[in-house]
Amino acid sequence: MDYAFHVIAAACVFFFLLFLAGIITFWLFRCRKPKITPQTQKPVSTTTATTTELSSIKVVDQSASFDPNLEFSMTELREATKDFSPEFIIGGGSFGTVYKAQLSNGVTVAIKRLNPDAFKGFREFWAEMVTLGMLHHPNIAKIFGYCMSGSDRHLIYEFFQNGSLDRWLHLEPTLTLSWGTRIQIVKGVANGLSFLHSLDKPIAHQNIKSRNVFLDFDFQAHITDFGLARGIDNSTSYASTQSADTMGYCYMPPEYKEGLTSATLEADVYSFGILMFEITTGKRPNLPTLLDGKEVGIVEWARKMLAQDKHMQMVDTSLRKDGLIEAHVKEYFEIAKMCASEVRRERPTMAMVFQLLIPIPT
Ligand SMILES: Nc1ncnc2c1ncn2[C@@H]1O[C@H](COP(=O)(O)OP(=O)(O)OP(=O)(O)O)[C@@H](O)[C@H]1O
Repeated sequence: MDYAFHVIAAACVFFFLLFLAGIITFWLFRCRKPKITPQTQKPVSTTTATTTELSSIKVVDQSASFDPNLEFSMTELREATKDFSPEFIIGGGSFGTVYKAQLSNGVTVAIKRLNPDAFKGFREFWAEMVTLGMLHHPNIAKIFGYCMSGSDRHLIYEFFQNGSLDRWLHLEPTLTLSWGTRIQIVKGVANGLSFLHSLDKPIAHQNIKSRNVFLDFDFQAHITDFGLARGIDNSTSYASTQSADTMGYCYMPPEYKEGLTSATLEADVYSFGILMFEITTGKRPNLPTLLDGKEVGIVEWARKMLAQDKHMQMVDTSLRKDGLIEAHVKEYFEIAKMCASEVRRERPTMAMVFQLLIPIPT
């Protein structure tokens, strides 16, 4: 009897302790796991939010500024663009329409209005927010803030007077860039990428191409479009079909075409190598070139031309060649070739590339 009483008492104590441990574990777990909501993700300096009840639909207007000197609201954006009138449109991409507007304080901005129904747009939106809002570098496009109204989302960027690099290289034949300006742009992109890759938590841009490089009034390069940017310190990966879709197939390294799906810094280096060839040869990387009667891609063409010491013939035909120093041209293309190596591990780091580029004068 006495023995049975002890067994029952021990069992009661045991189950009580088990119950207590369960409750403690449950609370600890709840406290540690952050709620992922826009509010907790915003790396912002100022935010405002207003809520309007429209019959049964709740519309939340939310805006945030990463610049302490600027404040936004949907009302201000609507006023600045005459309610997003077409006359303010300066371009469009896969994620929405871009408007040029002047804010009430006189600052000119580019407003990217994301397609409301694009699921990918929302992911892009937060990727750009979280990444760009935190970064400050002269070669990384500045994002001033964002405005949201219900499913309407707008990113507010620094406006770049000279538009995108691909405009200067391919879209408007009357526009040309000198050799020196091209080198300055290459150095700027290398510097920006080197900065991203050297962060405590390195960031792989994943979408380096001439459309994603913008030029300011002074032709300094600014890297933009961080929609696919990824930290590489975790196991984040994405489907290769998605990267093929958005990264620009011709800038994509061979390992991605062979099925690799994780974000890597070496992939950015490869894309940068293609960009280097594109900038000084004026060739579109997505179009084949005729070499010895055969159509080849830009990398194969460049390798064969360099093997035959034909680096001067690689330079954009629209460029004046007088004053160009052959040794610099050769050095430049050799760096591009290293970056565009088929073998991932043979590519230099962006920090090394930037150092190698420094002696080439602009
Ligand atoms: N900050 C900016 N300053 C000046 N012009 C801009 C700016 N942002 C975008 N534009 C203009 O809007 C166009 C579209 O830009 P956006 O970034 O939306 O698309 P994209 O990068 O060209 O295409 P995708 O997003 O499909 O890769 C650009 O080509 C450029 O003409």
